Amino acid sequence: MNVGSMVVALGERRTRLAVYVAVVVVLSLALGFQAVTAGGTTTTTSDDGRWTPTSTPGDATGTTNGSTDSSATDSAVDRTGVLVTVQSYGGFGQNNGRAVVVNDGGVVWSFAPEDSRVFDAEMLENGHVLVSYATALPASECPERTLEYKDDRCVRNNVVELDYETKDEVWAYRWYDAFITHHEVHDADRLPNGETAIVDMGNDRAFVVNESKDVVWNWSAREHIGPGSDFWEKYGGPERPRPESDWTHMNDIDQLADGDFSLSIRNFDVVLEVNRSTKEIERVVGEVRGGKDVEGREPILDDQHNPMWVSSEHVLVADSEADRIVEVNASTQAVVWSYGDGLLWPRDADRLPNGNTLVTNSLRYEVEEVTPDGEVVWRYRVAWNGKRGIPYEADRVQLPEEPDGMPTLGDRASDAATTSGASTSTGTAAPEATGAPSETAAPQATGSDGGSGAGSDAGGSAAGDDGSGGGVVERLAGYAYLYLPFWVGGVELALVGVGVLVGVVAVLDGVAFAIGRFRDVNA
Ligand SMILES: O=[N+]([O-])c1ccc(OS(=O)(=O)O)cc1
Repeated sequence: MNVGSMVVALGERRTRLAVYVAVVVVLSLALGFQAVTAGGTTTTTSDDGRWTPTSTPGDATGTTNGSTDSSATDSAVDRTGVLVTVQSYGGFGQNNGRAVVVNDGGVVWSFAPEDSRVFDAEMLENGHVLVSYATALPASECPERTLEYKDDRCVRNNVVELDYETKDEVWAYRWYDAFITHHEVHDADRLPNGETAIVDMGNDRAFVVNESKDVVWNWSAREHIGPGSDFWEKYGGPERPRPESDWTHMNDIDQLADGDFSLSIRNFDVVLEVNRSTKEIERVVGEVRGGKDVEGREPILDDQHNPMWVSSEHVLVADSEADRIVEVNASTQAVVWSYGDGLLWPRDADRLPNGNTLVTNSLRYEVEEVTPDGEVVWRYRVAWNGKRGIPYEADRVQLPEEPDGMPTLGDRASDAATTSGASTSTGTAAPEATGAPSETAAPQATGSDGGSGAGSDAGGSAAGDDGSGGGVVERLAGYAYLYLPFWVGGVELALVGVGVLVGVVAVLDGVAFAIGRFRDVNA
């Protein structure tokens, strides 16, 4: 049949009707097939996510430095997998978060505290798990002082050490605050001496408690970086709360090898190194948002999360609002490695012993392991009960939360590769180059496995590797996917789109036909 005769045939109303029906049937079958195959290709234990069975994370072959992962051998706990925290599933306002361990194709452990958002978890040397989560409470369970701001609810922050097998609480530290959206605990770390370091964004402070729950160290942001402080004099900073009505949004604490603390001050766009004894700020990584040192330029970090010091000089940071991961030389501010392919609001990045990086890609609802060259070698898609979940952070179970001496990728390139401008380190380093942070940083990421569904194709094309690709449309698409069934991805949306289009044409056709008949009858 040639094109001409096809057009003539379509002129027949009956043929057109058959075509409409055929298209809808084919699309429905295709969608049904997607729904059935997308859900359970690999996991038998639950419907929690699809597993890309390329390899066990960290065991990937083909990494450029060729090293193998030996971390499992020196672990105190003979367990493997990735520990992922999920703040909530199926929506931002939900209080149904979990901590899960994924391994061999599915979820092998999960902890789901009631009415809570889960932000941080780490496997401890003793085999227990330390989980930080925020519980939404009705007014009847709230201390009076928390109801001053909002009289019908509050948040209880929980830092809880659990027995892995029984999930019994072995130890816990708790406090109440007003809002679950910006007064909730985002990070707590068990220190080698048994103390626990915690960030408290509701009170703009970091503190350390001992086993008896006495506060043995306290660092107040107001005192050290607020108006009147030396820091404020030198850099300035944001005076007004934003965007969730909090000031610093302090979201991460780590103890470094020399005992100093690393603090992530999200709303200032900086990571601070603070001397534990003197409480002085020893180093500033990043540039203060709106501060004196940026002079109208974009700071090199933008609402960062979960910095990990891979060496005493290099820090790996989830540069969240820039939709990229960066490894930064802390003294020169040079971005020595960056990766942003397909990332939308990444909030954690951990360097692994084999040189790969474990990335928590929050608004794409997945955790992935990427090689230094940007090839995705492992991916876990986060979902529960058919809904996508928003991961907050991920750790390799076999590794300490902040392992010392991980491979730095800056060694592969010149540390002087890039910088966005003035150094904010307290040392002597000077800017070495100008230009966009990742313009010349090497090696650049290229790969993505292009899997279907909620993965890298979820919001359209992947973000550029400089992180600049996460535009408004991608953001909105990212949010929308959270509210759609897990099996709906880019392919499914396209099928629905074609179906809707054909449906509209069929209806218009029907209306035209009816009007024609009406006219014929009344002629
Ligand atoms: O669950 N929350 O309410 C929530 C989670 C994340 C968040 O932003 S973040 O930049 O701290 O991750 C703010 C609020």
